[in-house]
Amino acid sequence: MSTRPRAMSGTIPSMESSHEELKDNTIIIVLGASGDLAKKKTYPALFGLYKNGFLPRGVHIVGYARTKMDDAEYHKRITSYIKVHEGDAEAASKLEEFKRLSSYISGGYEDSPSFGNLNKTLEKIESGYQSKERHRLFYLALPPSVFIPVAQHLKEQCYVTPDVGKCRMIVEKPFGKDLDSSRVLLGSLKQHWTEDETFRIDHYLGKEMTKNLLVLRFANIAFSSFWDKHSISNVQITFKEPFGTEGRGGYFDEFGIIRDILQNHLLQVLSILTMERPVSFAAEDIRDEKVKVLRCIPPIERSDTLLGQYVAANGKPGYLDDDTVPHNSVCPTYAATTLWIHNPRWEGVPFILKAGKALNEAKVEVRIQFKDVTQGIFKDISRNELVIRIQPSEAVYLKLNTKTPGLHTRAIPTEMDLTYKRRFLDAKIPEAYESLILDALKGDHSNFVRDDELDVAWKIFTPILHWIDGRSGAPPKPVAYPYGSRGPKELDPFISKYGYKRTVAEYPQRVAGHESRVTINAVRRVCCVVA
Ligand SMILES: NC(=O)C1=CN([C@@H]2O[C@H](COP(=O)(O)OP(=O)(O)OC[C@H]3O[C@@H](n4cnc5c(N)ncnc54)[C@H](OP(=O)(O)O)[C@@H]3O)[C@@H](O)[C@H]2O)C=CC1
Ligand SMILES: O=C1O[C@H](COP(=O)(O)O)[C@@H](O)[C@H](O)[C@H]1O
Repeated sequence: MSTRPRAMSGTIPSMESSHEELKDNTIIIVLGASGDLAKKKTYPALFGLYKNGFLPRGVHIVGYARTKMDDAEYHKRITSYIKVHEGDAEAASKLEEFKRLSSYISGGYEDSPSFGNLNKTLEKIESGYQSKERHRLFYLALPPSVFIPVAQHLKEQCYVTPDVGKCRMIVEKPFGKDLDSSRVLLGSLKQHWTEDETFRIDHYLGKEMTKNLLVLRFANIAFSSFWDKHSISNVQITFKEPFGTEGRGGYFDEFGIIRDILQNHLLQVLSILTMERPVSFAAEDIRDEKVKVLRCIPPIERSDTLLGQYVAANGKPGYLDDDTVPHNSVCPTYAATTLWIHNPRWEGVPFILKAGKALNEAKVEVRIQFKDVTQGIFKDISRNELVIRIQPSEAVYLKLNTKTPGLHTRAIPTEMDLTYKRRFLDAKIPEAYESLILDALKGDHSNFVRDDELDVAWKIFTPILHWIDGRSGAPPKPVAYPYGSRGPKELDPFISKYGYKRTVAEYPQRVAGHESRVTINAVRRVCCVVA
């Protein structure tokens, strides 16, 4: 798309409005500070925010976990995934400051006295504040087995009352394993923390392109007029990872790819893609619309499901070769499921959610395929497709037909291309976790999962999950696919069953001075005839 960003851009007032933002006198407490998530995501995100001046003035960060370690070991661990380019003196000095404001205390998750100790540490920091005001943001980077005791102890031992400040709690998935367990978990957490104080992370809601969906859909009249069953044939939302579950087999085998990716990340993307226009950008208005559309989706049918498990290939191990995985496991590492939305906008349009580990590439995208144009003047003309690439290399591109340049009258599929790194040259795309932690500090719930959203998401997936878990007889056996492939060989027939027609654009293109990749004869083969 060739428009240049204008000097004056459109404003989205309520998206930027400030909520009850934690500004001064704030401590961020990371529980599970010794773990993988904290090391790989939470601390790098906190540093990213700190470096760019987005954390509250005078912020302190306190790590808490069972592991005993001194501050030096803690600092080494939490900075191991933080990248500072050589020669970037400013970032290096910010990193030293970041270490100075980060301290660690060890303690258990189930015993109350440990949380008493944590509270003393927090009070000691707060005793240096100039005013009575104090705020605490608790980040639970913990396994779900300890969510409930930790939430309870935090409330009993480490909670500051509203007259002096605010306490907020960020919780990470998994939020249960099915509808019943999710309700039990939510109910237990709600005994101690209100919905307003709770921020349930689905980090796909913090990704730039997921956030862009609202703007793409509702700020472009050109898009809104074709966003329904009259123009759209089918939609695919795809997650592909080029590595397996090595090292996480124990966790993964208990959950499987549907709980890991589809029930949360891909369904969140689907809900924003298909919801009606919210009354405003206020969190509850957006989440009301998401819940409404999700409630129109019935539980997934077994016949609308394809399950796979990767096997050894190309020198890479199969899923079952992992020692932490039971040798006869039928846990799916690949799933494609088709969802149907029974409302006037979407009746009859298949939404195919597909996700897999150990595939041929890393890619997350939404692919909206439009219906055929009326035949007659054209023969075998390609369908339009709108692709929203969430990662890597954020992009929006529209595949459309154009006349081949020259004296012949032929049509050829090509793309209108908004690839971010080419279009927004100096833009820094924030990490999802940076964006979400900042939202929690601001008290903005728009990009967090509300309790009723979670409930309806589990209703859609629970029957199929119980079938896969073997609760209603023998579990289905996933089909094998080789490590590094596109997925099960049954995938393409599965997708075409729902009307997807693949087109390949082969017109010789000159990109950044490179020569064409096919000859004009090849073009003749793929061009359609204009009668
Ligand atoms: N950022 C970007 O990626 C941009 C790309 N483009 C260009 O647009 C053009 C078209 O893009 P696009 O449609 O995304 O590309 P592809 O043709 O690669 O992908 C289209 C669809 O076909 C499927 N597919 C891929 N390989 C096979 C296969 N061997 N057999 C059957 N199905 C297959 C993919 O499924 P699956 O993913 O499940 O394998 C995907 O759903 C390309 O030339 C690309 O370079 C333009 C702008 C930006
Ligand atoms: O939640 C999860 O997401 C990651 C993928 O996240 P991304 O931001 O790298 O796309 C996935 O690897 C993991 O299995 C899952 O638990």
